[in-house]
Amino acid sequence: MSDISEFKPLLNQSVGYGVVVGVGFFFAALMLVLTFLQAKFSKFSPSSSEEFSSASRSVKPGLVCCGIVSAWTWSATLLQSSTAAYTFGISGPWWYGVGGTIQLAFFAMIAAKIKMNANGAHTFLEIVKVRFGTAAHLLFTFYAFLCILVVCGSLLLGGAATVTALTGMNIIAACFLLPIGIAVYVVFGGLRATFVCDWAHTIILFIVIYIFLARTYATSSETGGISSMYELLKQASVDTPVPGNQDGSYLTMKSNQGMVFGAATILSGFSGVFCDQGYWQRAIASAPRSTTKAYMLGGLSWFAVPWAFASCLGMAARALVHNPKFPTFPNPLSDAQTSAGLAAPAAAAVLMGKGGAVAILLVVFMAVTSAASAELIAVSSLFLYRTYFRPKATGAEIVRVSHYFICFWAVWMGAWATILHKASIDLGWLFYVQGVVLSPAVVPIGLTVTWSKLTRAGVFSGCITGAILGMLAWMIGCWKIYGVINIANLAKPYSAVCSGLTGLLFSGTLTVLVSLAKPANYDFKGTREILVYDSVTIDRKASTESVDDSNVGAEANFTSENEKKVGEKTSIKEVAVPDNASTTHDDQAVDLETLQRIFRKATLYSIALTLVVAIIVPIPMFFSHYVFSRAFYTFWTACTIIWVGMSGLFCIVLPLWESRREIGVIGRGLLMLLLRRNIMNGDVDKRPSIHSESSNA
Ligand SMILES: NC(N)=O
Repeated sequence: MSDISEFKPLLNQSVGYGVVVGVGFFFAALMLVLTFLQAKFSKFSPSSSEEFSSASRSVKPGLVCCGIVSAWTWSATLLQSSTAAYTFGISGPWWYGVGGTIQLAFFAMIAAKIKMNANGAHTFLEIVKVRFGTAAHLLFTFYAFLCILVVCGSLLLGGAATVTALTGMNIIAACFLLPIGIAVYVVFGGLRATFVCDWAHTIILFIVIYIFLARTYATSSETGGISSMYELLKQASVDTPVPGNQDGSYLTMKSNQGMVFGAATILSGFSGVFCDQGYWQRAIASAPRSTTKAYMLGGLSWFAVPWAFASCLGMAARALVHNPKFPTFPNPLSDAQTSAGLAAPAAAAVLMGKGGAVAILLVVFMAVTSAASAELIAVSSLFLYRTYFRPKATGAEIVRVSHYFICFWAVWMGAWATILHKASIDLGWLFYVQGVVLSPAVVPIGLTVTWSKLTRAGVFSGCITGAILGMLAWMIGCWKIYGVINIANLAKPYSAVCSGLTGLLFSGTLTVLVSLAKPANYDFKGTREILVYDSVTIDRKASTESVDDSNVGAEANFTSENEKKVGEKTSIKEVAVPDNASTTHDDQAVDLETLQRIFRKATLYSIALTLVVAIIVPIPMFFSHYVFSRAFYTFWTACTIIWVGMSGLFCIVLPLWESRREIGVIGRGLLMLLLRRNIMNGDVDKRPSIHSESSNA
């Protein structure tokens, strides 16, 4: 009998097409409704380019936190973390969580600095251009697009592999259809509506995680609850011991593979956050007082997603590998199936049959759509139209070109994922290689907005030398450790860590040393003077319903005529950010002293969080070679459940709570609209003319 079995699809192909196309278009319709409500009831015009790409810098912390969790929950977050748990046990989900969380914590510091030093910027590339000129701008543009390519590839390959494995849908069709529905809703909605869709995605994500937790640890007869799962995992350690783990056990943090995986994940996470415009965009989009808080909450909340999900499904896949319902029974997953991220789908299939397959399909689809929507909107803001082609482009023109570019990128994303698939590159490969190719840019990018002594020479020497040394370390490490340099070995953990660590450390050290040799004394005046493109608000009709300090007011005085006026007749209304304030909105102005305080708080928080999750918890467990007892496994599992419960609360309830007044205003506005419609059905329309209001505005 062959050692490799096909992964038997549990669902019909039509379910795959239904989810990929149907759910995508459902969100497009939802986006249309949201955009209508925004145009009708909010003071922010959806057609403004500031609004499209930066949500007018006004999003509140709960929604930004939710957006961060949503954008940072990739298919890899669910699938690769579960693969790690399946392959080398309980340390995998923990290290995956660490590898994504501490970067978000560090980015909280960067976010405070953006508000201080470049609050008018839309992209980190703009900051680079103002500070270091065109050559540095082009260098970082290369890294920004490379990052988006890697992320998009990984999202689509992970998503498409899961849809194909569970439904038998053609993988190329999945690669192309997945981004198209997403592009439709991003084009309709822009960044603010994307945030609201992120919230809807996050609800589904958490609900599905809660269902899997309940099923695995409480109600499944396959696992038999936590205690029986512990026994199954102990048996798995005897049947298939893990090389490098204490006693070959899946229930120990003493895992050499886990440690290397942790290092690779941290490296890949730093690259994924610092080089990805999506994270800068969320920092830019949030209201100044909220930015740092949002990133702190986002990091803490996100940690539980891979930790809880993979501790549950990844470990369940290992525990249930000999169950006759396992999709590749009687064989375990092959290396290719494991690397494609099929451990979690396999566990879901055993635990819940077709229902589990649908749930995993939905959750992976949500992860792909929310992260891909963030990437699409990010890539559209990176497009260099205004920088190099039409410096005087109006806001509306920028929005229009962004729409075209999003459509182009959605098709290109599908083609790119197909190319990668044909080249036998999968989710696991991209996950490890991400840190390899991007880590040399991390420190120079981070320091550009935070360090006044940084010089252009420091940036170039760090980036370029770091990249060359990183590549050399990659090849030499792969050759020395695995014997031969080939595609598969280049994406093995030790090769990736050799390269990523070399790239990050050398680029960081060189960037700092070369800068200190002849330090700059940059006052950030230039970057603080970066201008927003156009006026972001639309006039509101005076109304008793108006909420002075909220983003949502009464019915907006917004018509297609006045949209046209903003778009075509008015040249860009550039608004300089005052030196002593951090924002273009008076009601949100925050002084530099407050931002310094926020920055210090963020620094303390990131250091404390890093110490706890990367050192204080895992390292003593590693060096003590502790193998979990049944009681400790139960405690550990309880912690995952409580943490993910809290994360759900932050991401789902907090945005609702902080926007309760706006929701009330929209609700009342809709009610008024309906009532007025009913009255208008009589013969006299008492409303003032919208046109005359426009001209008064
Ligand atoms: N977003 C990540 N690293 O899963």
